[in-house]
Amino acid sequence: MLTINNIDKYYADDQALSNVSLNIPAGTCYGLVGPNGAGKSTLIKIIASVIKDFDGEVHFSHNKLRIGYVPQEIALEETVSARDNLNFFGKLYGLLGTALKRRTDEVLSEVGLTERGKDKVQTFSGGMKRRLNIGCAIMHKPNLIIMDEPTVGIDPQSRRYIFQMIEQFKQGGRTIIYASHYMEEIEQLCNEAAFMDQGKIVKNGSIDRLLQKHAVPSVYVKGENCLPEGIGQCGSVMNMSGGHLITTNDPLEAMENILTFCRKSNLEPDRLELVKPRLEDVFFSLTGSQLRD
Ligand SMILES: Nc1ncnc2c1ncn2[C@@H]1O[C@H](COP(=O)(O)OP(=O)(O)OP(=O)(O)O)[C@@H](O)[C@H]1O
Repeated sequence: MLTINNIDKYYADDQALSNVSLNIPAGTCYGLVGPNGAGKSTLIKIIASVIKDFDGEVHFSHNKLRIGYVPQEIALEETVSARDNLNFFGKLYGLLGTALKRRTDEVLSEVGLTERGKDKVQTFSGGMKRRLNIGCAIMHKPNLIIMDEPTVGIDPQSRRYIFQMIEQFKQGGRTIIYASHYMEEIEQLCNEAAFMDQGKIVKNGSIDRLLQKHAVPSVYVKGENCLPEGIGQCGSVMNMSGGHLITTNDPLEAMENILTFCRKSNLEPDRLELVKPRLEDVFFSLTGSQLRD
């Protein structure tokens, strides 16, 4: 669907992107993840042709490409209704008359705002505005939907609603590029991702593979005296929430050691569980950094 080759982007003398190359296959939900200032929005604006002055190339392989761009900043006219906002974007994409009305009704329903269609946007909650912001970007039924932090500052219900919308987009075979600094969102929604940090792609690939290759699982045990003395041989041990986290390449061995020890000592742990690695762990193991603000 999309190939990006060797992109460099400067704002005056400051380099925002450095030698960024990516391949985004059709039908994937592709995450761009990284801390504030990593360069996600800049890359997204380049893909959406909002930024045109950059070095490198962006090549689309789809012959009937329709891009829907959901900007990070809400791009709505607050003094008019939701319906008027959708109509405006629909007309920009060439919709008129009954086709425009039909599509506006469909999109109002898709974003869960049918009942509020005639109300002014300035009366909407943050989550409703975010949903309408997405609605404006899908009036022309795009096959590539680019979303820049679409869940910033919203309530859990709207966030869940947006996730359901994205699942629908995926089922419809659309390609999605989803930028966020919330790694758990990327992990939940996307099948591939690129980690960005300080204008560079640190690592990219399938999420399952990134997790398998770069994150180490852990075992968490909580309970008085439940930690065998020799457990340090299995991996590194850290105090956590009143218990211990053992980060190890062989979590089953660590669990077995703890269980055997507890049985022999007639102890019962309050908690003993396998902690699956998270995308956040992969990012930290690759960048060796905490999230920068
Ligand atoms: N219009 C601009 N003028 C000057 N510098 C900019 C501009 N837009 C972004 N930058 C800088 O470029 C770098 C990358 O910013 P960008 O917004 O692309 O990152 P991001 O990963 O999307 O971060 P955020 O999550 O905060 O939006 C940052 O150092 C930022 O300050």
